[in-house]
Amino acid sequence: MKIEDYLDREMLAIGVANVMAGALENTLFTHERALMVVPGGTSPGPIFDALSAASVDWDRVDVTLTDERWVDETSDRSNGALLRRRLLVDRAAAARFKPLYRDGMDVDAGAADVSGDLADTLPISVLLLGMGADMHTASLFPGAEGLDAALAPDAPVALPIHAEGQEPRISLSAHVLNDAMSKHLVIFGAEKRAALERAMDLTPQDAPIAAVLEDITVHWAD
Ligand SMILES: O=C1O[C@H](COP(=O)(O)O)[C@@H](O)[C@H](O)[C@H]1O
Repeated sequence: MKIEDYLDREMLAIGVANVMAGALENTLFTHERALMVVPGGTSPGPIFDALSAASVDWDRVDVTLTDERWVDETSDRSNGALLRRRLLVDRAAAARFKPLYRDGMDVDAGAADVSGDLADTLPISVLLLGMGADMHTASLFPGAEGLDAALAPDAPVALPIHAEGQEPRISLSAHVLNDAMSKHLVIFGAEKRAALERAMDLTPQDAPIAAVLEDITVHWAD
């Protein structure tokens, strides 16, 4: 694990967008298409703003999410809606978005459908993860129903997750995230930095972020 510290969040957003755009270009140099996987939540918006303007061959890029709340895109809880507003605009509007939410399906049927849909596009070329102060990443929450299945080495691509106090969710499984060719984690503030340091001594059951830290670059600003 490598940690990059930035002077402030704006510098981080520009820096991470550049790194991701470079990793996409590297993939597209040797592959017909690239798969970029990004988080939702509150942290990545400014990175998306910068990345959407990057000069990348976007029409050869598939984009999906690390996880999704099981709500449709009219909800302000929808990670997919965030992507459409902040990432899939400007030059990046030419990318092909593969949403994780399935209208009219419950989360179990939806996860099976997503697993089939994404199987042919793997491995992930470029991955950006977020993390909560509770050490969850994607929708892999400590203590959640579905966490053990999502941590299994033979887990399907995507699984339903039920965490206390949360709407049902769908998450990519730990091995799919961990196998990404270029892996990045964005965290802000002292609380999350301390949580990440604690996670390194914990099991993925207690600190799910620990399952995906192999060869990752952590991007941090206060
Ligand atoms: O619920 C979620 O939380 C994590 C962390 O979000 P943040 O708001 O603390 O940045 C996020 O990575 C994940 O995609 C999202 O669904």
